[in-house]
Amino acid sequence: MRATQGVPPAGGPQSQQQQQQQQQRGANWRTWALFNLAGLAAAFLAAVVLKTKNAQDSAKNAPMNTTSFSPFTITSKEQVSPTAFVLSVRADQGGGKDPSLLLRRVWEHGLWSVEVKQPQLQIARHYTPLPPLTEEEKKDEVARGSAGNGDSSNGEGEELRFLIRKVDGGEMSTYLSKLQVGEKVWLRGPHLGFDIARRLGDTGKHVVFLAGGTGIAPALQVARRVLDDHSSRTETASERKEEKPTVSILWANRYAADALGRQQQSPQSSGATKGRAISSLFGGSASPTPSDTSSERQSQTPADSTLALQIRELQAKHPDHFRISYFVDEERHFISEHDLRLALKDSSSSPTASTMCTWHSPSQLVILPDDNDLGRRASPCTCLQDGNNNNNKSSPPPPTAASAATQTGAGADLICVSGPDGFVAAYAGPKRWFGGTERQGPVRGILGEMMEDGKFKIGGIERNWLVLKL
Ligand SMILES: Cc1cc2nc3c(=O)[nH]c(=O)nc-3n(C[C@H](O)[C@H](O)[C@H](O)COP(=O)(O)OP(=O)(O)OC[C@H]3O[C@@H](n4cnc5c(N)ncnc54)[C@H](O)[C@@H]3O)c2cc1C
Repeated sequence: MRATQGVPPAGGPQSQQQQQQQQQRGANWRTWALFNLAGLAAAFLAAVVLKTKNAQDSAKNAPMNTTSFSPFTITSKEQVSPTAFVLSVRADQGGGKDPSLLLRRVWEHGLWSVEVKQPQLQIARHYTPLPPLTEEEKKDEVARGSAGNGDSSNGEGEELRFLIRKVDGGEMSTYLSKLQVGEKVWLRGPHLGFDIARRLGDTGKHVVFLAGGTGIAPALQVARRVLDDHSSRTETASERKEEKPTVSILWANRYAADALGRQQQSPQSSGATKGRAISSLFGGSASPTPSDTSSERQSQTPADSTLALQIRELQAKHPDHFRISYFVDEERHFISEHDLRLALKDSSSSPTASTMCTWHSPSQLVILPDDNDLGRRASPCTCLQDGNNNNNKSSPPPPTAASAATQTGAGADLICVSGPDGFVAAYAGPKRWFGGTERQGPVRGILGEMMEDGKFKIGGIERNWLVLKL
């Protein structure tokens, strides 16, 4: 009984008051919780907005990088043929880091591209920077008024130039063709490709480059890396002549107007040079093809683009080591097996590579997961190790990166094929998708037909040629 003393009976006036108080407390608590939740949500929203803004600001100021797009401004635009133009762009500084140092390093690497973004459709496509203009070429550019705002003091770092073909119905190339000097483009990269110098190694002495259309851009990157860099590193003129590799470009275009840098022959010489045979592309008794730039009896086309001048300057600078031959579909002049055999005739006597060598073995190339040789920098060249251990059945210990760097006497000559997918497939076979990555795949097409038992045999002798599909 005591226990119930003082407890009002249920349903009494005091009990109702308590219920009301409890309801009031509950309502207060809900209001308090809602208020706090709203506060938290507002703070979260503000943080997200601030972070996005910071990310946008830092992207605006970020130096060129492989994860986000950085702003560049168009400094000049030069129409070089009815369908192709050269676009020059310069990184916006905007408080961000100057990309000059990065660009200098990628030019040292050799082969590289960047992605360009179409902001409305949010699509991106790869484009290949042309080698920077030399001082002479820059003066020419300014003199001819194609230097845009006239401040293209690009050196090796700051300005990037692209040869772009406007493709019928092409989203990105049409968008780029409409942009004008002063407008912005967004670039992501650099994306590095094959390390040409390391693949040539010590014994590789020849690069044969089959370029279709704008595929000339990577060909010029390779020429710059192999010829210009070599010249700047070696001592004497005789040493330069002796050791410098040769670069032979076979450039195919649909229309004559796109064969930039090709010099027209004078009428009296054209009859004498109807024959297509050249005994050797470098040295030897070469009799030039109708579109061979080496002929002395040639006259310059009147309107020369900076790209044409750049090609001619390479020729003048490296007369014994650089050759470009032109092939034009509308003239019914295509790169034939015969042309390829002539180009490959100049192979060096590279010993056959170890089948396990990442750098010089054709069979390893077929299964590489990507073209980025920088990622494989630590992989050693195993050619000489295998050669030295031919009689030793037990596997040799893996060489260190240091021993690989000092290894001499290994290498390969290179055949690079670059251009639209159909062009690459016709000459070297298509690249293959495997496990979500695009791989080199086996050599097929015209080059594949020229191989015997998977090897290039020229004059009955096996030669170590690596076919790189770009
Ligand atoms: C590593 C790399 C580097 C490249 N470098 C350059 C470069 O320096 N300059 C350059 O102009 N392009 C370059 N390209 C090609 C470029 O990325 C685009 O594919 C090209 O500009 C077409 O894009 P688009 O959006 O205009 O055409 P899309 O809208 O993608 O294609 C439209 C149609 O055109 C066809 N097509 C696409 N490209 C070509 C072509 N080249 N010839 C004929 N038909 C084509 C397509 O099959 C399709 O039917 C490079 C590609 C790669 C992978």
